[in-house]
Amino acid sequence: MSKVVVINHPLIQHKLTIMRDKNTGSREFREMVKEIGMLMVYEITRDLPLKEIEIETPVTKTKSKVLVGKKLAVIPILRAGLGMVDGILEMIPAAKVGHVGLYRDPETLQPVEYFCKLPQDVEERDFLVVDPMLATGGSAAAAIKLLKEKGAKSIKLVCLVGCPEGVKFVQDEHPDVDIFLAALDEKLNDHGYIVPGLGDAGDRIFGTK
Ligand SMILES: O=P(O)(O)OC[C@H]1O[C@H](OP(=O)(O)OP(=O)(O)O)[C@H](O)[C@@H]1O
Ligand SMILES: O=c1cc[nH]c(=O)[nH]1
Ligand SMILES: [Mg+2]
Repeated sequence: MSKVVVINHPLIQHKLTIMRDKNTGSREFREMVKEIGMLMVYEITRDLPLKEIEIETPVTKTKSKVLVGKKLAVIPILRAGLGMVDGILEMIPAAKVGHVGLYRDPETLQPVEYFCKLPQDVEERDFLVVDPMLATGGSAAAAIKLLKEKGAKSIKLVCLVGCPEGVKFVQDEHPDVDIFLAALDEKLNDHGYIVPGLGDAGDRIFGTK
């Protein structure tokens, strides 16, 4: 079974509170999504491999570590996932970015696919699927399924706010995919929204409501 990691660093909790507040406007909401994405990268990339190289400091020759240069790709689930990309790329500038377009049908809550564009060398890359919200888990599970169908072997899911229902659904569908969250909330309501949550992340990022 995959692991579920809640990265509840004080800076992340503070920024998440700003996001949850219904009086926070789109500009600040967007900044918080980006900054939390950036902070979460520290934990998510904890297992990146390193190698030792020889360098010369102003004082002496020494051995020091650098990243091995693993191929990474960030896959935002459109639209809301886009808000997390810039922060993650500031930490991992060499990562490629693919896009999966999914919206959740408001009646059935089922994900509907409308776009998919991935880097070419799918089989060689480690993927971070990113989306602020993990509600029923339908969208995340569908995006992961799509990646696997295209040949992806190594996938992590990174969301800001999740709930037990969404975590369970993704774990059942994809037991090989680790899930990273900034918060694990209480439950889903009858409309499929996370409680207490932060409302519709896409609408709040892009100011569409
Ligand atoms: O876990 P689920 O029940 O599938 O719900 C989560 C999905 O719902 C939201 O997207 P939405 O459909 O609102 O599209 P948007 O990002 O374009 O607003 C959110 O960004 C997730 O992708
Ligand atoms: O609470 C929720 C659930 C799905 N999508 C959102 O943006 N928010
Ligand atoms: Mg939305």
